[in-house]
Amino acid sequence: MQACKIVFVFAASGKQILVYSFTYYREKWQTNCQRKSIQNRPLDGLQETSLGSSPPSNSPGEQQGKSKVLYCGICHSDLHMVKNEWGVTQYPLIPGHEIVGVVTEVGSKVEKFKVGDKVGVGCMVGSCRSCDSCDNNLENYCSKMILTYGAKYYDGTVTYGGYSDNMVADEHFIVRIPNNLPLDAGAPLLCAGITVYSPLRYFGLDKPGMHVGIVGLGGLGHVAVKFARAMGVKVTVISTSPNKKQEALENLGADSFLVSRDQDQMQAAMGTLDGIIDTVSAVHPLLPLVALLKSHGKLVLVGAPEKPLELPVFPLITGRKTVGGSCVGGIKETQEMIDFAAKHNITADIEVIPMDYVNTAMERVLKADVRYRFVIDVGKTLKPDV
Ligand SMILES: NC(=O)c1ccc[n+]([C@@H]2O[C@H](COP(=O)([O-])OP(=O)(O)OC[C@H]3O[C@@H](n4cnc5c(N)ncnc54)[C@H](O)[C@@H]3O)[C@@H](O)[C@H]2O)c1
Ligand SMILES: [Zn+2]
Ligand SMILES: [Zn+2]
Repeated sequence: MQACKIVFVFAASGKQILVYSFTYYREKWQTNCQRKSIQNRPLDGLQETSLGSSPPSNSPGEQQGKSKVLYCGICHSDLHMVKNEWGVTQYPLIPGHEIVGVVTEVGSKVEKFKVGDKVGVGCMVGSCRSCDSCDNNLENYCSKMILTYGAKYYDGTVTYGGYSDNMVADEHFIVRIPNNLPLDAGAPLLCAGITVYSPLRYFGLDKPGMHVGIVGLGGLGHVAVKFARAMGVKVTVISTSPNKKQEALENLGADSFLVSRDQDQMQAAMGTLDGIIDTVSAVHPLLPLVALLKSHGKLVLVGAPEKPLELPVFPLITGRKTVGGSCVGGIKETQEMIDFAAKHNITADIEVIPMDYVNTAMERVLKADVRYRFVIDVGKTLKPDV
């Protein structure tokens, strides 16, 4: 692939800039370069902070700022989106919602951050800020929540994600990264981390001594093991891959490991779990998981397969069991999760890659051939040359 500059022109205020983007279109990644006229975005009273190196002639407005994107994780949702598996994708698409960087400029009304701060942006960059969900720090459940990429921003433009070297977001949707948290291995916490931390807390599966199952040992699953262990919870990993057992027990600190295809193991573990966080990205049977729960146990789905799952009702009724779902987490809780991770030294296990490896990385994510998250080294591999 030729050298490319990946620019996120979310709220750029320059007149004419060159926009290079790395996009997935018609089954392949393409490098585009076009000269674009960027109008000032109406800010509606929002203060904006940007992430990313400045494109030429892109000077920030008074409520805007800039910083440099350094790393972006590759979430399986990026893969669902580039393949339009959820039927909502609009091309061209610039994915990425596990973004970390360093602030290089802030607008005059930005209060939360200053130049040099290490910051992160996760799955959302906007919400209505006035509904019940927003008032309760649950912007992630706001009906007007704006996803970090592939969504319509307030002014109707499409949001672009963190496979970029330049990004702008409202400061409300930016979190602080503590100094002791490594930026590369910390990036996946912005989506994978909060997606598993939030349901552990909300569904009350965070009490020391509880026994929780984590299904699917991928990007989400492996950090779920680490968070649950740090909360004092006993963790059983449930996986289709017996070859992950040793790592799960020795490296990730899980207490036990079940191979989901092994009927004897699953039978022996029936009725032992207070709750399960299910991170599996593809269609899979729920009955064996419901069977693992104690009476009143909770199965929480966070994986988002493209097709519906079959829900067995009788085992739910007879054990008063709950099946629920959870979507990332609010900004306040995301900051709490990041601070918790920094305190307990929780980071993702990552493979750092250059941007031009992203095609191969996507193929490997599909095959679950990564331990356990790819993180794009945006800062080093993108050398702006416009
Ligand atoms: N709810 C949310 O807010 C939220 C946030 C982020 C990601 N997600 C979704 O969570 C899912 C997991 O994301 P990830 O980044 O951890 O993905 P990943 O690819 O890193 O991990 C998925 C895991 O599921 C396993 N798996 C795949 N197919 C399976 C099957 N048929 N049976 C059993 N196990 C199987 C894989 O081996 C892998 O370990 C994706 O669907 C993603 O879109 C949801
Ligand atoms: Zn994600
Ligand atoms: Zn709202």
